[in-house]
Amino acid sequence: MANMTKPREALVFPPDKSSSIDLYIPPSSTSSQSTPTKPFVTLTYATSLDSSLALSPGVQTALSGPESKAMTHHLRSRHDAILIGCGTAIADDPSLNCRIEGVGGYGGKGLEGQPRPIVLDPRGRWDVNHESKVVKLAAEGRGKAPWVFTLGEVGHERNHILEDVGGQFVRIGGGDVLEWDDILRVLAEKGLKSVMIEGGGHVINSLLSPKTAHLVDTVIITLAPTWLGKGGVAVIPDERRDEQGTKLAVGRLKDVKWVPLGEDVVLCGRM
Ligand SMILES: NC(=O)C1=CN([C@@H]2O[C@H](COP(=O)(O)OP(=O)(O)OC[C@H]3O[C@@H](n4cnc5c(N)ncnc54)[C@H](OP(=O)(O)O)[C@@H]3O)[C@@H](O)[C@H]2O)C=CC1
Ligand SMILES: Nc1nc(O)c(N)c(N[C@@H]2O[C@H](COP(=O)(O)O)[C@@H](O)[C@H]2O)n1
Repeated sequence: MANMTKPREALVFPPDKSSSIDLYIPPSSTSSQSTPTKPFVTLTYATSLDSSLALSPGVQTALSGPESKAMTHHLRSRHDAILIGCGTAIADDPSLNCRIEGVGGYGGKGLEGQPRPIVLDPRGRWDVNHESKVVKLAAEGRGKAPWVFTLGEVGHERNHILEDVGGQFVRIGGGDVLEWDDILRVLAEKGLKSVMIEGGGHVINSLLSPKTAHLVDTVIITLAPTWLGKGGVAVIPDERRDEQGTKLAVGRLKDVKWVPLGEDVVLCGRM
């Protein structure tokens, strides 16, 4: 019964904190808020006071404190999928699993509560291999294996590495870029009813662009009390203008709630 013991790194997010956050996320993986062509989309990331995700491109930067980190893992337990761009996969070698006490691999059964990692890698830049954390965790039964969305063919070797642990490369679209409509449609077709989009900068800025921002249902942002300075990986979507060329705000959240968590504050809102 090895997986019934609480592993040292299991996290706990207390129910009194989760009650505020839970109003913004799907009640369960059987959420009725998804549609046949789009899962429920939560955009969630940690940012500095100067809107940076990281000190520099390619540098992993810890912004969340322990309480908000546990909140992120609570979100991971409540979504069917977690999505990042290949820039993040290359920079961070992330685990992309859920380490909340009681989920599969962390005291719970099978892979219950583990999200499916999705990596957008149109040109096969991420050198996924046996040493990649997400692959190792899948092999150990502590997370699901990733699905990598690409535009073209990838080599047999990388295909085998993913397939051996239950992952796959998924070729989508016919153009030069992975379009958000296609990405979300494929997730819905594969039966995933909710996805949390974590980053990084290019992925968030493209999703928040005026043409696609409406695809986001909920936003949950951890604001850490620090400035990272110029040269960081910034969240600044493209500007929006009306037909006369007058600049408008890209978007404004509704139904906003600020939840203090340790030294951070978590902003929840609906698009
Ligand atoms: N603080 C936080 O919460 C988080 C921080 N980060 C940090 O962000 C940094 C990485 O960000 P960044 O370098 O911008 O990389 P991203 O993770 O945003 O990946 C960008 C790449 O994803 C590919 N891609 C595929 N489809 C799309 C699409 N529709 N829109 C945008 N990109 C797409 C492109 O690959 P191609 O160029 O091959 O076409 C693009 O270059 C790291 O330092 C990481 O630590 C990341 C996540 C969360
Ligand atoms: N919520 C949050 N806070 C931070 O301070 C971060 N740097 C990130 N980064 C995201 O989390 C991924 C790492 O996750 P694992 O612990 O390896 O599972 C990283 O790749 C970013 O997506 N997030």
